[in-house]
Amino acid sequence: MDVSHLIDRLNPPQREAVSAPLQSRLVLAGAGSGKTRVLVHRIAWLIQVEQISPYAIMAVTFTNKAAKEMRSRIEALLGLTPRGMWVGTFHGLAHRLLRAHHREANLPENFQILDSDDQLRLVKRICRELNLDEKRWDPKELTWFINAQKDEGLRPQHLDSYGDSSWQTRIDVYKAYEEACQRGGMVDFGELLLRSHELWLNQPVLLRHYQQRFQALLVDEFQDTNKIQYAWLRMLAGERMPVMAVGDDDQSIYGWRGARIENIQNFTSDFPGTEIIRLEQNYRSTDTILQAANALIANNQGRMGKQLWTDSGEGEKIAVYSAFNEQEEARFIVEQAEKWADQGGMRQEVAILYRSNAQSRVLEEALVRAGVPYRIYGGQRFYDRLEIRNALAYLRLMQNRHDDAAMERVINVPTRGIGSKTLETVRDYARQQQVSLWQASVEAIERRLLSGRAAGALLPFIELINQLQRDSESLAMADTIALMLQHSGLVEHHEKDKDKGEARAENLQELVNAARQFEQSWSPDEEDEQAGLTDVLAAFIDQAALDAGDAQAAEFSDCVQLMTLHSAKGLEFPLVFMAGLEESLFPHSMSMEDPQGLEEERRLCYVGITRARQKLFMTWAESRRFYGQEERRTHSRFLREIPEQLLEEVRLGASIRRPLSFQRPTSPSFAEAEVPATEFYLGQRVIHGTFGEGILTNFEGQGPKARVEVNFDDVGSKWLILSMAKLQAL
Ligand SMILES: Nc1ncnc2c1ncn2[C@@H]1O[C@H](COP(=O)(O)OP(=O)(O)OP(=O)(O)O)[C@@H](O)[C@H]1O
Ligand SMILES: [Mg+2]
Repeated sequence: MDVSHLIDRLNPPQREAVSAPLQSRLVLAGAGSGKTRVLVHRIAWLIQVEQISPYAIMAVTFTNKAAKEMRSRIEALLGLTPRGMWVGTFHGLAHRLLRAHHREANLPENFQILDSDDQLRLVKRICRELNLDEKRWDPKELTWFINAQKDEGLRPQHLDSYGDSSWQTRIDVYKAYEEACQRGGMVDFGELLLRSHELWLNQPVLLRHYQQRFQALLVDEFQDTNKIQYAWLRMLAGERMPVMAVGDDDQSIYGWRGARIENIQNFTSDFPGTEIIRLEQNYRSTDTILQAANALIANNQGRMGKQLWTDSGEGEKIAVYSAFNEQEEARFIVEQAEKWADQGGMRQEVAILYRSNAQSRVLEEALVRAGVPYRIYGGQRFYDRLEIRNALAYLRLMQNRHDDAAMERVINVPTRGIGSKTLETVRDYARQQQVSLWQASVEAIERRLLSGRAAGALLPFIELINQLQRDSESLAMADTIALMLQHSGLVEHHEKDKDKGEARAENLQELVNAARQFEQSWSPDEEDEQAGLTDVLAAFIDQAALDAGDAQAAEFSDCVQLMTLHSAKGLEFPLVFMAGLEESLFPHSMSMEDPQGLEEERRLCYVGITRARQKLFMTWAESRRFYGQEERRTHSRFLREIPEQLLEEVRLGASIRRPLSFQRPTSPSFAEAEVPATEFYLGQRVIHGTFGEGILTNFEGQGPKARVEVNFDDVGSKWLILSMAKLQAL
């Protein structure tokens, strides 16, 4: 049989890995050196040359998408579908095992998976049952504690408080949590692995079955395995199963979730006979991009050390763009992305990467405005996110009490003790009387159809919405939203989310920013003289819904890809933008002070840079709105760690020197005659008699009322009336 196609497009060390004898191998190599490619070819080799049935192969990937991709690549190499192969994430594979052996694992057949929301809710309930004061015992922190123990493979009985009472309390909560999960047939993410590990431990026959079934085990992104995942691998592999793990210590970016780089160091001793294979040629990026990545990561201590080279040519310099604010940053990125498409590139070849989810909103809006289709990978679109939908539901209800969907959505979010029985009564009443849920609630209370306790839980909600509407009558929309967030308890509610709490809270603050911008740019129909708050709000809500819908429709067409740096792991794109390279955003303020945290941020930056094949843009904004406040920013230290000769600073080029003409597109043409296009343009440096030098960042209005916003070097941002300000262009 001719198997040359399995190895002829590989370099010698890659070939060595693919065609290695059936023993364990550790492929330790930098980004873009073909690790994932080696795994794919190895699996095809095992099937075709070693004649191992696909049924006897297990491959672990980091995401479900990567699993799908791996399957289709193997299929392409083999020319047939490898049936029976187990390819998936650790969680996916463990879940599969538990479903198959729920009885042996002591779980009901229909066991449920708890997501992080459910998990926190359960921990809270337990705190109440144990009479723990939530102020002292933060349920969020307790949830973290439980998950961290599970990631380490520890049950409550493995923990010892050594007489420390606060430690003992945590252990007690963990224990009660476990019992509640067991009673309810519920399994959280950490439990999937821990439980399936114990399943094998307690059922040697079952373990032996799987050890005999699988003849090869392959693991991608090995640097990000945690302790229980590693133990799981070791147990399954036993003494004989050959394991091929591929990884890069420089790309370990999940330490905050318990991933352990030490697993790489331990691998060779735990899997006897393992040889290490190093790959040093990078096939992904230009030499410039690679050198930048190498120089950056050299700032980390205690690396295993690898040198990467490429023969793909020098390539273009890395473009660094300093925007004056996040809006301008987004505009610049969209323009450059469109330029790529205009020059014949595909939109899906373009990735926009950012550190924090909240950054996507401004980018998304710029894309929508420019009519550029996009999709968010590994995360939800801004207006689709749970917390944003909840916030919008409150706003909808304030607008229209009879919006039942909105009412259903938030009546008990945050939980206010409205039980399912109360809700049923209200729903029944609404059905019978043909009224909205809102109306039904009000009437059910008035007619005393509810118990005192139920009414006592429902009434404050009704009052909250009424009060919010009254209070908002004199407020701008953004302030209304801020008020709603404050009084509804939505921020605190979402903040408690285990993994995403911080991101969710940031997103809610972003909504306030979005509303403020929307308001500033919103112009009601001419005939609608009395356009008040409700109209802006209605327009804003519609816009949000449209944004979400639009983006969805574009999902399968040629789209620009947006994602966080974390979810970009393993992927590659011809054109990459890394946005928000600013101190305290990236590196993130949470990790900046701690040397280990900082190194993990740097690895994340290394991951970002090495996603780019041909061209990389790194952008930052001199000023950014944070929690509704304009903040001055400084560029990220990571930019300074890249040798200057690899960078080129993009100045505001001709394409973005848009002269300001101070007219609204809808206004009649006499405005043009009245106000000739001025010499000013966005991004221009100007000087003012009193405030000194600054950058022109925004404008609005027309004629004598035209105003400009200037971000002054010394006194910060100010709005000035253009005709009075006597600005001079510099
Ligand atoms: N020998 C080779 N010849 C040609 N192209 C190659 C070769 N090896 C790898 N490539 C290509 O280089 C790119 C990077 O490969 P791959 O994604 O497997 O790298 P990786 O080491 O897994 O990267 P990461 O660390 O980012 O996960 C891919 O486009 C792959 O097809
Ligand atoms: Mg890879």
